[in-house]
Amino acid sequence: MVRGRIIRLSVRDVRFPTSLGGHGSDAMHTDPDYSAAYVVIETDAGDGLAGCGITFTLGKGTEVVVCAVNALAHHVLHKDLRDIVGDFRGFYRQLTSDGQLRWIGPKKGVVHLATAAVLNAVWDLWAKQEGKDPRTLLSCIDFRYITDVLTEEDAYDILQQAQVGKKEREEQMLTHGYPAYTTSCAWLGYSDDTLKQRCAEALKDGWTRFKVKVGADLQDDMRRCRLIRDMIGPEKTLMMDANQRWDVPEAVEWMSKLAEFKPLWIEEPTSPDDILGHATISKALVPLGIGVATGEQCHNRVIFKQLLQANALQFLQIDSCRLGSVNENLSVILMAKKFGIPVCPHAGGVGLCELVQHLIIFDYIAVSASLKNRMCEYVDHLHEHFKYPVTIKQASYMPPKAAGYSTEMKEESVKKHQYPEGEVWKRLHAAHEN
Ligand SMILES: C[C@H](O)[C@@H](O)[C@@H](O)[C@H](O)C(=O)O
Ligand SMILES: [Mg+2]
Repeated sequence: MVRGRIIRLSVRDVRFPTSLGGHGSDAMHTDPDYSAAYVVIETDAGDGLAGCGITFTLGKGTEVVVCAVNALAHHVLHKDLRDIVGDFRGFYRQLTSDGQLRWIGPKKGVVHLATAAVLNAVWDLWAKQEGKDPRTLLSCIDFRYITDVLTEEDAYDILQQAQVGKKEREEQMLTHGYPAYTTSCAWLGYSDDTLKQRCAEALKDGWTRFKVKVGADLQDDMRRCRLIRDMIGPEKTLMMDANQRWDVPEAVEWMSKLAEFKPLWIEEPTSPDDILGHATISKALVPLGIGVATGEQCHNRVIFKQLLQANALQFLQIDSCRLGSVNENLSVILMAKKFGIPVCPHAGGVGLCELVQHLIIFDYIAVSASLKNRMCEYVDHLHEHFKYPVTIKQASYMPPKAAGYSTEMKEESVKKHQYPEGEVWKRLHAAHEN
């Protein structure tokens, strides 16, 4: 039963110095400190349950998102959780249409990341309290701007059709888990030795799908891709990620050089806003057997709609913290199904794996009913800071067992990494001064 009035919302700036080891580095983000704006909401229900929400950021960006969360807080404070989820579509729209804050969005950038953090906390709390049926889920989706491709009735039909075989898929997930790929071997800032060592370890652990960062220097890419392809052999899957580094013609040219390493996809070849550019690249890469993947920096459902309409992507990468929480991710998952495009979520960062596993396992059980060309990203960092970290077995995500959205961090980790007063940052700053 849904219960409680929200009496407190706190948000903290939590940063991990991952840039020190080159972890997470790519052609555009050369020194990422994986960070989160971490939101906790508490109610007066007296049941000891709190809702935890995060959004993923990189270092300094976190302080800006924290400000935006505080600016949104009044929408949530003093509200009954029952009223919020009872009209979640309306509440979502209220938050994303705030008459003053929408000017610095709308539904994109800092304000939308903050919306994700707040709503992820609401979903966590609601999920801890009770389960959901298809009609309830649909009532959370704001269909505004997407009814030309997906209406509420279309979405209902999709969910109804997927009732067939649902039980079997649920059991399959419980036994085998959801297939994953690893990005942890080949960050751009890693030396060849580190790459080799990480790749050997991943192979030993049973990984069969690998992603490599490319895009800064062609000769460098050729060498690194050869190295990794030689190590994994011709049968295993390789993906490449350019993190928006190229112009459109440059992307096609560069990928025709990297085609010999047989990548399944090139991710973010150009600006995430360039829908038609993605379509041009997709078309040009068909003869090379390379698909285009994108989504980790897609602002919202409208951009995803157009990417789908324009045949601009072959793999759709939802992000649990960039889109407006579960509400908006549901609409994108359903649109992808309608267009027959596989969803392969973006994960990694801080907590993205923890959150997105819920969405992708839901996609398989209740929407797509297929694993063809589908897999979820995995990165092996920072899981130890979560109370319910992901479980990976044989390169697959095993379904989470605890109720909620797996968003809760360990208090000790938050305290240590809070910026700038946490012990980790105090030590780093002191070392820097000496
Ligand atoms: C800065 C980050 O690590 C990105 O490089 C990362 O999210 C990446 O694009 C990915 O696909 O995992
Ligand atoms: Mg990427």
